[in-house]
Amino acid sequence: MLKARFRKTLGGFTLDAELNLEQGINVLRGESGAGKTTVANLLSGAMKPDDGEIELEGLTVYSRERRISLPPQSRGIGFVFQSHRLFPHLTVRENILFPSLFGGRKSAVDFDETIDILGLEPLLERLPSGLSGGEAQRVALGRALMGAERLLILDEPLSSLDPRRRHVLMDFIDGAAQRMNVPFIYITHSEEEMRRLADRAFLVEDGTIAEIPRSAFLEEPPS
Ligand SMILES: Nc1ncnc2c1ncn2[C@@H]1O[C@H](COP(=O)(O)OP(=O)(O)OP(=O)(O)O)[C@@H](O)[C@H]1O
Repeated sequence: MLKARFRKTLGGFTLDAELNLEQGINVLRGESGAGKTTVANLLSGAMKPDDGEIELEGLTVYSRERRISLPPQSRGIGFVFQSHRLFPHLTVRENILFPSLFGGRKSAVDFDETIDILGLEPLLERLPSGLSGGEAQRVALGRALMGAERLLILDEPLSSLDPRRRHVLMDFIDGAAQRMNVPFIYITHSEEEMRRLADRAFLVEDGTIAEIPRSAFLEEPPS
């Protein structure tokens, strides 16, 4: 469970929002510049709110009032970005084990489970340069799962992939969400990904966040 309220002003833009998320895939939608990446940055600790409180699975990671602000590496958050950002000099195995080298954090899934969920066994000894785009993104997802003790954030994770690879990855993400005990935040502009993956969906607009009713995001788009 994620419970957050935060306020942040960046130039002429102010985000002033509340967000309560449960386990499962929580899609964040919104026009370009609406504040989706800012939400991800505030939760991860890459950016500090001006005010508010953020609690992840019972742990307060930020509270202005209580003067708490845990650094990103102590928050137990896994991240997947649009491009995979794997370490080029490390093998797939080493890339996936990387988060567990820090601080003895305990992921919600272990290494063997991650490899199993994502079908990564045949790729383990390869370097990222020997992977296809879809394979590399699967490895990035594996590394993020290993670091996701309390939350997984996926920021447009499929937008650099072709349609076939996108569909394969969607199945993996769906499978991982069902086996993990932590909320997933899934940022996307794609209607298709929202309909296929969302357990709940939220609209980021004018610096606020509002839940989108299920009936609205599950209905077929007009033809
Ligand atoms: N460091 C900054 N200084 C000033 N304004 C900023 C800064 N960072 C972000 N902004 C502004 O904050 C707003 C929200 O940006 P954000 O990147 O969160 O949007 P987004 O919804 O993720 O957009 P996109 O879908 O294009 O990635 C934008 O208007 C942006 O210009």
